[in-house]
Amino acid sequence: MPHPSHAPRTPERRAVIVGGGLVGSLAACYLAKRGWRVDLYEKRPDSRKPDNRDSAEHRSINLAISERGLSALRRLDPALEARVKDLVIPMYGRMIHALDGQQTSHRYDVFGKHINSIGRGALIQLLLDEADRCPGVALHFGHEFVQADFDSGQAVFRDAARGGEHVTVGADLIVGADGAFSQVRQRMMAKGMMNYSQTYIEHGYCEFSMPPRRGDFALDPNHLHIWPRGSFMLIALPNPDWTFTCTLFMPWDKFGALAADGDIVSFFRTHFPDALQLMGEDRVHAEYTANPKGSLMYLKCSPHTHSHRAVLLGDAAHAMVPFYGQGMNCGFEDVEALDRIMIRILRAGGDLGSSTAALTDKQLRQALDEYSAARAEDTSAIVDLALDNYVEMRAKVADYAYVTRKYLEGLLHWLFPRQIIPLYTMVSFTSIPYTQVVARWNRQTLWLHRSITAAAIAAAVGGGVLLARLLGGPPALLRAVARVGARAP
Ligand SMILES: NC(=O)C1=CN([C@@H]2O[C@H](COP(=O)(O)OP(=O)(O)OC[C@H]3O[C@@H](n4cnc5c(N)ncnc54)[C@H](OP(=O)(O)O)[C@@H]3O)[C@@H](O)[C@H]2O)C=CC1
Ligand SMILES: Nc1ccccc1C(=O)C[C@H](N)C(=O)O
Repeated sequence: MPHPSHAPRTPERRAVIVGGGLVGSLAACYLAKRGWRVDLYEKRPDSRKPDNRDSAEHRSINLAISERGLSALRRLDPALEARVKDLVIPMYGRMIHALDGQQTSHRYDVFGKHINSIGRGALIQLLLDEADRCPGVALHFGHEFVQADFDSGQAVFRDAARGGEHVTVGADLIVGADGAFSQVRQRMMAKGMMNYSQTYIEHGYCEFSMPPRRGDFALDPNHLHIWPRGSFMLIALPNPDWTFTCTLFMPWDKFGALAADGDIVSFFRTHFPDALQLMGEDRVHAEYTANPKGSLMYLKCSPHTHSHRAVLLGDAAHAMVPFYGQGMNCGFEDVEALDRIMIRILRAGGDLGSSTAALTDKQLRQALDEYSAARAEDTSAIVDLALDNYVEMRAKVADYAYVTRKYLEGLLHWLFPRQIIPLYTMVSFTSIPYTQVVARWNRQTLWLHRSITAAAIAAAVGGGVLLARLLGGPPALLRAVARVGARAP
């Protein structure tokens, strides 16, 4: 048996993560757990320090964490998932607000599964603290990524504390978790072949708040509230301090019309009178004037990797519109998916440990190739679904045909929980890959249409047989039909 000091040691592998947002900080925890030395570089100062809590919260549409996000936290550490769950407010369904103030609850799931409202600020703080505690992780705030040479594994950062001095660091793996306007992605695009598309939608958003009422929530806190008005909508998600964050999503030309000759208070009076009463006219006016109007875009790119050295995670690879509440969930799932692939390749190579830092360069390249092959398609699917969900939220939820279908699907899911699963349930409450979700949904829709057609034909035939019997036989039925036909204009 070799002396411990002569035992083969896992070579120290170094990962550089660009971006200390939700996805970057979770990726740091994962890689550190798997034996990597991790340096995380974030452009902003440390948001956990009171002096640095800026207005970022104001551009933050509420997050809704659901199964995919929770699963990634659970795999890292079940205690972390539990701590995140302490911060959330469960939302069991949508509460639809009609123009006359009537509220109707549409539950998300027949078995009571729910999504969870969570503040971005509290979650990022928790994840950064978690990363800070991991042995082998160093957090560097005020460092902006400038450029990288992926072949030699060198990344260059501008250090704000040293007057913008450049710092060059070497890494075996460079992780771009630097958000929708990723500089790492730009660099990868300049260096290799990458398909890329980016689209701004014709709608923007503005955030408002709804204060507590008599020391409690002004509306039911266990629902996501929607005021669907066809081409635009107001939504409200609960916060732990008994307030709601409300967001108005609307076409830019409507914002433009309001700026030209409108008045936001009379706009609310016309379209959201009950919300206006709870928010207060002065608050609506003040917040509309003060808060920025945000734009909404989505992007896709492929591959998500460069050689065996760089990978994009989260919004850097697939920013989406916020309407499915899946942006963060999908980003967390990226981290889990990469970890699963790395562990599988490690084990297939005969290494039964769990240090993915032990992957050879060849294995790392294989892991990144497999990751990109699966994930680029999956994330493209959720980017499209998120866009569709806007139409569902602002218009379809008020449509009888849509509501009937939802009830029918809910009933079928309750009767056959494994065979028939509604789209929303597959996306929010399972980890079925998004591409499979779409394929399965298309199959279910086809069968649902076929079943409805078959049921309609069976009902018509059955009704005919019954009528024929009542009238005394098929000839009598045919004579009755002919008489009705003759009388028709
Ligand atoms: N509700 C909202 O408004 C937002 C929600 N999110 C949610 O978070 C999810 C995951 O986001 P994630 O992928 O982590 O992306 P994020 O945008 O949250 O995080 C990326 C981080 O990287 C920083 N960064 C950007 N460029 C550089 C650079 N050149 N060098 C170093 N750091 C840089 C960003 O700073 P900076 O922010 O200054 O660019 C930001 O702190 C999203 O899908 C969405 O659900 C994310 C952003 C906004
Ligand atoms: N977090 C959000 C932020 C903005 C817009 C929607 C959401 C949602 O979560 C919507 C939810 N998934 C729904 O379909 O009702």
